[in-house]
Amino acid sequence: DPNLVYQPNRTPKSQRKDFRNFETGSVAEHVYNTYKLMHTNQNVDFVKRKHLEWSGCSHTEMSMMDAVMSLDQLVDESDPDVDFPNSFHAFQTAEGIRNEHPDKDWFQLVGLIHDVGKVMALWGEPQWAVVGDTFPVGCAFQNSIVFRDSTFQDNPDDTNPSYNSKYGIYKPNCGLDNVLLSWGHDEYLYRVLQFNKCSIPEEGLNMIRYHSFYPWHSQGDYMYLCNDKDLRMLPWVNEFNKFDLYTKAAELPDVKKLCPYYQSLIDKYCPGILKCRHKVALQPTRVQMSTGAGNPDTWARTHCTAWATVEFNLRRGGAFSCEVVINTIMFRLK
Ligand SMILES: O[C@H]1[C@H](O)[C@@H](O)[C@H](O)[C@@H](O)[C@H]1O
Ligand SMILES: [Fe+2]
Repeated sequence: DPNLVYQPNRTPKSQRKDFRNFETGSVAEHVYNTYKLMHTNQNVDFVKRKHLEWSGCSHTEMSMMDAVMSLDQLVDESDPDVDFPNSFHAFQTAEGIRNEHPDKDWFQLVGLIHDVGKVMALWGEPQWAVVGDTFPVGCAFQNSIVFRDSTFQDNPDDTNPSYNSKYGIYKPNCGLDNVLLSWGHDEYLYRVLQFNKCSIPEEGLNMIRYHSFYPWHSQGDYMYLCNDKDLRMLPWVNEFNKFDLYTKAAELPDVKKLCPYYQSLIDKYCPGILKCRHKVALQPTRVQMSTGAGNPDTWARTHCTAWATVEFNLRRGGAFSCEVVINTIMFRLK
């Protein structure tokens, strides 16, 4: 579609400069604190644990419109431009898209629902594991990440030689599909939509999955991890970003008036009651391991679905078995 070429200058500079100012302003402090916690705690082990916790088989069921409306309880602490509930930002984004893309109803719907994954924050997840810009873990944290200089010093991955090189655990151009991004609402909603077999086109799903990956879509960084598909998706993600960012305004939309129209889009692309992946509490578990099973690592590999290293406390039992107390919550028994 020739109309969809990214035009960075479409929004006049004068209008743009007020957005994403992370340095000054009344919100600067809580924005910084959210990123400080995020950049300290989001590392390879953490992200793998979140993938596991939020992909369990216990589900909450809710309609997409209820999920959007529940965001009226959430003010995003990472966002220097929005100090009102996220549900309004959903309608602002959608209406902006509807103005410029009246023919693409799926795109308008993406505008409405893109932040729905933030419901995780209403279900007990701290905001630094839900909101904010995302970035790859498992390879060097690049300077394109906001607050890069001052927030990563306590992140163990930053000094881990397996993770702090340009490619880290990845192969050149392996594709973003194979890259672990910091855990947050983008990936969560992407998974919920896939799980429920929603019929939003691939471009829309990628807008949702990568809309907070500013180091990539706005700074042009991490291209060395991208494959052809990612490069095909990038103009769409950027087209989405124009509305996600530049429709943020103090004037709030009349949500009640807009609901019927958007309900019709929901009915078309993600109807009915959706199954939402709910967080599974993975508790430290006590299990019996036969000594014949060899060393604990081998045992874990055969008996656990694990993302991360499992830690053991071995206690000698009888001649043929010992008790294994698995301390981490990063695995489930198969
Ligand atoms: O996509 C946006 C963006 O990354 C913002 O910077 C962040 O504050 C929001 O949480 C997120 O929804
Ligand atoms: Fe978002």
